[in-house]
Amino acid sequence: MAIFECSGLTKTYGAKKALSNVNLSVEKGRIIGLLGPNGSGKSTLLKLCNGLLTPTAGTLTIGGSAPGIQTKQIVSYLPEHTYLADWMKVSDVLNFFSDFYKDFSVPKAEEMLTNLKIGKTEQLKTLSKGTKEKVQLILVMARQAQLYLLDEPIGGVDPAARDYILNTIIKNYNPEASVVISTHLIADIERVLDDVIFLKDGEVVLTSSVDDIREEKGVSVDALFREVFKC
Ligand SMILES: Nc1ncnc2c1ncn2[C@@H]1O[C@H](COP(=O)(O)OP(=O)(O)OP(=O)(O)O)[C@@H](O)[C@H]1O
Repeated sequence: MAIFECSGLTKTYGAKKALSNVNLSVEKGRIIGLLGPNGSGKSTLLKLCNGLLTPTAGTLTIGGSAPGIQTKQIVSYLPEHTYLADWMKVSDVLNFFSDFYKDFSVPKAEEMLTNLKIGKTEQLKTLSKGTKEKVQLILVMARQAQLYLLDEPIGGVDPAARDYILNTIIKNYNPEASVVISTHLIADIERVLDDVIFLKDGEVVLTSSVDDIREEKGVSVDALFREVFKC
């Protein structure tokens, strides 16, 4: 059964069409790269999935329901911008998440913090931008969700931490769950992907498994992306 489906999904901001007639189906147990140039509609799609925006036209379901209170319990979302209050300590945000989400695992979050050498007593405002991003991703990945929506999760972090984070994503997630990752860092991330979705000017121009791209086209996802989106 699909964990996420949309049909005829369209979103306009005033006269600007950010997504146009998007039809997608995401199966359980897949890691999917949501790829496209700047302004192609990736964040808009993830915000629609999370109920932060409402569609202009079309339908969208997660686990069979429209985005709402019910779907928030099964979706773990990493937004493109940080939303945590700066005065909080790392331990405060752990408590906050643990109060808010029944599926949040404090030991799992603590293990990831230790591995990335982030102290629980540190205040968010004293952390570097990349470290703050790591904390946010740890919070999102420490939930036992059915669908993880990660909007550019590794953009701000150094290459060594990227590897740890990607390995964490693979290791941590339950095989019944799916992960959608929007990113420009395709070469870094493609080893963990099962499938890709290419978006261009708000339209889906390709959906494929990564194996098919490698076997049938004989190229990497990164190389295919550069070919499809050549400026
Ligand atoms: N609040 C808004 N008001 C008006 N236009 C918007 C708004 N948010 C996004 N857009 C426009 O919608 C289009 C899609 O934007 P979106 O942020 O979804 O793209 P993206 O693929 O995530 O881009 P990037 O890779 O740069 O983050 C862009 O043309 C953008 O300018």
